[in-house]
Amino acid sequence: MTTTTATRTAKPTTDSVVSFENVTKSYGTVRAVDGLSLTLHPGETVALLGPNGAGKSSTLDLLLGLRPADSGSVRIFGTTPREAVAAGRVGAMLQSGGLMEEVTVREIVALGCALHPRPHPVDKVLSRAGIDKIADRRVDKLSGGQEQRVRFALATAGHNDLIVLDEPTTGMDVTARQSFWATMREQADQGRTVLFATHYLEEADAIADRVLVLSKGRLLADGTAAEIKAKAGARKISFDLPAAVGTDIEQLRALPFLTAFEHHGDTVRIQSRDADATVHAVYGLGLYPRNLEVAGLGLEQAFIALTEAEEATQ
Ligand SMILES: Nc1ncnc2c1ncn2[C@@H]1O[C@H](COP(=O)(O)OP(=O)(O)OP(=O)(O)O)[C@@H](O)[C@H]1O
Repeated sequence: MTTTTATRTAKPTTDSVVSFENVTKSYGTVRAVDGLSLTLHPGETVALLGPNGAGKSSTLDLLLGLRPADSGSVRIFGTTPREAVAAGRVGAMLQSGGLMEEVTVREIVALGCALHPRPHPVDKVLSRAGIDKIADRRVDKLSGGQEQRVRFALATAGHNDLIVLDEPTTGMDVTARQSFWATMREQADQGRTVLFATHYLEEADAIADRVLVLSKGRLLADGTAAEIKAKAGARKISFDLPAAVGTDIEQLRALPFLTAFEHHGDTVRIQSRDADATVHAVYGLGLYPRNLEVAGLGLEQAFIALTEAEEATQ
């Protein structure tokens, strides 16, 4: 992961790769996707974030035509998802879905290539996924991370214009993750759109040009990682307060604009919706904090702040 947030910007373009218009999907009384509208553009790498049950997998299932929407419209390259998949324009790597057993890695990858309308050479697909050395091993003898690499190979068996990945790096070791994301970056640089759902916020921060935050099937935030961090509003403040006693701590807990408070030994770490006012109030208590630092939230903290604020409004 060599790309940094500071160097990335959203890639504006008018073409639409994926378009969701007011899409809903319920399972019985559970509304998994709730009036979702969004557009993805060529060459974008987009992270889909959200707490458990937010509707990420359901959104990807709708996108791939694996489930029908109850209402609204889902289009890929202006056609239905099924048409786009049948035309070989979409590669997918899903969480579930067992791999065929009793076949070798090479055989299953060769089948994936044979079924693709615009396949890559099998050897290239194997080596790009880092499974060329285990090509003769049976699929049911693979470790979890090796299975993920096989799924990755199947998702990239041919020339796709859109690659959809549901928690793709779960179970992969550090080296596998790095080569996986380097390959995805190459795909995006060649104009392909990459959409991935993940719980690894550091991956979203490092990889994605655009971050979508889902909560309860609705789009809570949509922007670059930097914009999402800014949207969360809060900033983190830390300082040391040597020899702080119980009353000082209780006063600190009651500071204005706090959204989080932690106290370990002499060190106090807080989050505030108005850092200037909070710091001013610390001095107003007659306390003298040392090593005072004020910084923006990381993507993970911003994500927690946004989704918790949404929960609190229910
Ligand atoms: N087949 C199903 N039948 C009934 N309810 C379902 C089904 N699939 C998903 N749900 C429910 O829909 C909601 C959204 O689920 P979904 O799997 O899309 O969320 P997610 O964001 O992918 O979650 P996770 O991060 O845990 O994978 C959840 O409340 C889930 O329990």
